Amino acid sequence: MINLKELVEVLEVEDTVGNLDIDITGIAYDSRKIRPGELFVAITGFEVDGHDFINGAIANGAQAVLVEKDIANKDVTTIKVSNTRKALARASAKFYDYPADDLTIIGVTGTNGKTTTTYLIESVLDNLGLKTGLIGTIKNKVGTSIQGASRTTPESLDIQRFFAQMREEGVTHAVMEVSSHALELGRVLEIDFDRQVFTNLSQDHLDFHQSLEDYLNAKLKLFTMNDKPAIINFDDQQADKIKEQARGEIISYGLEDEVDFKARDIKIDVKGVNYQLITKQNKLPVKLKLSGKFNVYNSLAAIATVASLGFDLTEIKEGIEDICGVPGRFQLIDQGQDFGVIVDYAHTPDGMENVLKTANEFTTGRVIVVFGCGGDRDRKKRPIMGRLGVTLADFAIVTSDNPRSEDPMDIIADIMPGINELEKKSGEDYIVIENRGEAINKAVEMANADDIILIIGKGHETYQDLGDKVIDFDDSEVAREALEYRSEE
Ligand SMILES: CC(=O)N[C@H]1[C@@H](OP(=O)(O)OP(=O)(O)OC[C@H]2O[C@@H](n3ccc(=O)[nH]c3=O)[C@H](O)[C@@H]2O)O[C@H](CO)[C@@H](O)[C@@H]1O[C@H](C)C(=O)N[C@@H](C)C(=O)N[C@H](CCC(=O)O)C(=O)O
Ligand SMILES: Nc1ncnc2c1ncn2[C@@H]1O[C@H](COP(=O)(O)OP(=O)(O)OP(=O)(O)O)[C@@H](O)[C@H]1O
Ligand SMILES: N[C@H](CCC[C@H](N)C(=O)O)C(=O)O
Ligand SMILES: [Mg+2]
Repeated sequence: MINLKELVEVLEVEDTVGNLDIDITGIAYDSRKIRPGELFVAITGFEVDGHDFINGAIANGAQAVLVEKDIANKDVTTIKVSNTRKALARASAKFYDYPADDLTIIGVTGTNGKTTTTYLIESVLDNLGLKTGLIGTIKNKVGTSIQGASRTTPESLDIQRFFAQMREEGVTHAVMEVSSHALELGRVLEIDFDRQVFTNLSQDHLDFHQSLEDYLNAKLKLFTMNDKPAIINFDDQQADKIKEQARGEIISYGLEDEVDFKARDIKIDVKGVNYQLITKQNKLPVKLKLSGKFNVYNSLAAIATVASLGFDLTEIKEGIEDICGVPGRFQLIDQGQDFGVIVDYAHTPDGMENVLKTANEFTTGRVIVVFGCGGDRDRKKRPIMGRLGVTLADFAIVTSDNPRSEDPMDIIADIMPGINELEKKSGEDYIVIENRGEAINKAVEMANADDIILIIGKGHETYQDLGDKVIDFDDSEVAREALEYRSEE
């Protein structure tokens, strides 16, 4: 509960109507979630306009509204600001009494590797005996409770509520994924990140950002918010731009340059990676139970971040070696079959290239890839992923991945130019099976000894979004069933 007058003090108010000396019991940005006594924040959306739902919010008991447009309804206390998304972040932080100030907060951004890196950091901190929180694509861990995640970075109000719950439960360290959408839409305003981590930048989300440059500029925002240390992948092409913008100490990691945290003598197999970790003071062998060169980067980012907080490197190493995997990230499905099956969340050209190259490195048989592209998302990546599918795998099965409001065959039609330009033959190099379950079954049915099947794009997801309905669907479960069926034949 907070007095509205006090809440309004943190906003740049343009105009107010009605009594401000009232107590607000909560805040909501969705009229359908308003409870009596709350403040409704109207957001001008991409789909609809929150200002159109003010009457609904009032009917549900809103006693005040925060707007960025002039509205006709004067029956309720109204506060006008220039940008309600930003005001929502400010009001939420104030409402929950700035919980972020009592937590050490680590923000991880980049096109790929955010979920993996946050999981690694969180596990290492847990292993050190600290009480941690986690916000990201797979789950939100707020103290003892786990809450399902619908987006990578939640809305500002929800983040602040999670932080408040964490503080209440005695959490000291919160690790969170920070998406470019979140940076662009002000979801992480008012968070004074203690560490800012950059994994990499490659093509994605060109449906939302105008260009790759705009996408990079959104990511850069994380590094200009304060002057706390930034942990940067120096091998990434955009590292210089991040370095230029970062206002605090720079801690570097990578394989190539003179960096603070470096990996040497990398040995990769299907179950994991071994490497020598080299820092200015130390040289330690690391045995990671996660496979792929990209996970060397993710682990370096995690080690550098936790070390920068002052923890002992040997203990950090032990923590990182204990981690058995991240759900849906290069996850092996092993039912004793004589070929490999891997479920992975690669859904960008760069992610796809990485996992396919990794699979190629340790298979003596064929690589069979099952993939599609998400509907209502970046269309430009579709032909690129098509080309990668047929060039980096021996056989590609093109299928659906969350078609959302689009016709699945239209999405596949966008993938095909990347395949056709290489004059690949249907049946020989690839096939199209729109139904994802059938596509996975086909891959399992056709695999020979020593082949590797890579089922990519959905990782941990347990649903398929078909637009008019969302059905239960889990790549790893479908693969297990297909393997069982094959073994009974
Ligand atoms: C493009 C984008 O990020 N959109 C987000 C944005 O939606 P929007 O502004 O278009 O909202 P809208 O649906 O037009 O509605 C406008 C307002 O009216 C409200 N409303 C709506 C209906 C109603 O009856 N009453 C009502 O009050 C809505 O709650 C909203 O506040 O604000 C909404 C409220 O916070 C988000 O739910 C929505 O996320 C949508 C679902 C989404 O799919 N976002 C994805 C693209 C996303 O954010 N992805 C990133 C990146 C992941 C990655 O890195 O790979 C992520 O962080 O997850
Ligand atoms: N450091 C990395 N560099 C390139 N590709 C990576 C890296 N880490 C993971 N990947 C690939 O990208 C996929 C997604 O990884 P992860 O979930 O960790 O990324 P993310 O940034 O959280 O993605 P999202 O934006 O969808 O939340 C993995 O399944 C793997 O195929
Ligand atoms: N965070 C990403 C996840 C994509 C996962 C893929 N399965 C899809 O649905 O496109 C996005 O929302 O663009
Ligand atoms: Mg993620």
